[in-house]
Amino acid sequence: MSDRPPRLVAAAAVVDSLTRPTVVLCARRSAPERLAGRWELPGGKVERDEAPEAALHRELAEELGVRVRLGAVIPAGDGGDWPILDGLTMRVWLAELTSGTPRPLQDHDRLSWTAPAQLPDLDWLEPDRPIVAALQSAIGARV
Ligand SMILES: Nc1nc2c([nH]c(=O)n2[C@H]2C[C@H](O)[C@@H](COP(=O)(O)OP(=O)(O)OP(=O)(O)O)O2)c(=O)[nH]1
Repeated sequence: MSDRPPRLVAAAAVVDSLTRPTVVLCARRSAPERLAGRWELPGGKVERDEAPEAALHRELAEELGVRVRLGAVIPAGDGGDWPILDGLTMRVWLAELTSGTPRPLQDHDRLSWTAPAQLPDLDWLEPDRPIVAALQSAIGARV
């Protein structure tokens, strides 16, 4: 029995192709105000009694209007999930689109397909910086 709020965020690094990725879909937050203008990976909190993958599919449909196929998880340095804002942790999957064209339907005001070399130029939420670095390595290794 627990009333604890959800602690895990499920997010996607949506790439143009899981086998030959060249760009990543980045999203700029429009809400809440304290996070507005910062870039992130689309996703959201895993609800209680919800599988993390199911939460991610739900969030990507709500936020971007797309369906995806999930690839590998990008692990943190310790092999686990990434520490992010508000005491939360985040699990990040590579993903590719299976239907829909991404649009900023909810919580975002801009989307950008960005090449790995340009990823650090975006004004990321601070905890995402090491994730972006890991993403650059993961994508670089597949190019
Ligand atoms: N989606 C996402 N959230 C991130 C990233 N980096 C990071 O620190 N966060 C933080 C910001 C928020 O504190 C939290 C995600 O909350 P959210 O507002 O996207 O979750 P949600 O859609 O489920 O929203 P809600 O139910 O709380 O309204 O994780 C990231 O790259 N993507």
